[in-house]
Amino acid sequence: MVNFLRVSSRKKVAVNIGTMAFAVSLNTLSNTFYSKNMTSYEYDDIREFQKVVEVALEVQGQFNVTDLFPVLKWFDLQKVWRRAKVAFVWLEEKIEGCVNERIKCRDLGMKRFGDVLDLMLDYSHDNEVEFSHEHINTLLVDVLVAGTNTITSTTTWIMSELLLNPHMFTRVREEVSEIVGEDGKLEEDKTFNLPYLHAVIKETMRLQAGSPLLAPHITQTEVKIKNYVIPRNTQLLVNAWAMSRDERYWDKPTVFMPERFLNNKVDYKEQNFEFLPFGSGRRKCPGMPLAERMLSLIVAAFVYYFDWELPYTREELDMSHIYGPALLKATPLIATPIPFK
Ligand code: HEM
Repeated sequence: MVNFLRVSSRKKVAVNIGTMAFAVSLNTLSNTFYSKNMTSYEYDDIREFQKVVEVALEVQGQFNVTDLFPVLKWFDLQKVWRRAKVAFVWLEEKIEGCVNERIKCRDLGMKRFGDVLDLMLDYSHDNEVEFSHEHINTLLVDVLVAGTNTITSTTTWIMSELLLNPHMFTRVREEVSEIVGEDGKLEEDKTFNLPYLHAVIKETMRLQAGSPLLAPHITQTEVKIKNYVIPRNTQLLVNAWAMSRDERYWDKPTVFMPERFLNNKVDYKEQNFEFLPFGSGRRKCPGMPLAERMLSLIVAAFVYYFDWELPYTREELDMSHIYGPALLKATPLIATPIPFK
């Protein structure tokens, strides 16, 4: 990514920061799971993938009249099913291609990669009924959809806040400069010790909750909470967005103040129910540790290697939202990288 940004800066070409983050997250996930890059950093290449993931997420959160009147399901009045099918079939075909390629390598007795896909295929070999190749494909599609858009949107918000607040940008850069060695290389294991950057990430997630209503949950048994009785099989949405802006728990809740997380023990890893960007309990986001690493590394690289020139004044930076299953920034963050290091 850094090399691509250096080339863009030489050509004085502005880049879409979210799209860059999408490419990094997609390639990080695909390398972790099946040792392969799924996209280049060329805009058209990434955008094709990104658009499909956006549709896959959008249809999951869209109001659908058939949820209220299941009898209308076959008419698909809002074309939700049709759009969902096109997006998921596209993704499944991509993944199936990678899985089949690996199966062929294994059948030919070629060297093992020792990645997650190899482990899943081993497990599937011994437990074909409970974990078939179809399960593997579905799981990988799920991970790609869940893990790319969240990183894209959170990175966009973090960088928007930093470009809006230059003193915070400078403080992050100073902190990152201290952990980068003399070789000037920023590596993942160095990013664990960046308290101010981590505070910026948490504060962004508090204020611009990536998944404002988490994922829908369903009660398996009747549950009693205070004076409410929630029947079995009820769909529940948790308003994490409102909880992280509740003034009973947060001082000046609508103000962006990363410092609040420096002197505060509230963390999404604990059971602090006023701050649930990754959910809580058994269905909490399984990608949280990876997300932390990806966000730290991507933002540290953006801030350490480059200054960023906006095509408008700082005051004109649009911070409005599109509400949906993900709290997206209404306009993309476009800026020109200027080499700093
Ligand atoms: C900033 C980044 C991320 C945020 C804010 C985020 C947030 C969430 C939230 C709120 C949920 C629903 C939890 C609930 O309802 O209790 C979830 C589920 C999930 N996330 Fe993440 N996530 C992020 C990154 C990732 C990454 C990188 C991956 C992949 C490695 C991932 C994979 C998943 C999966 C597979 C689920 C579904 C879990 C289930 O249904 O049991 N997420 N995430």
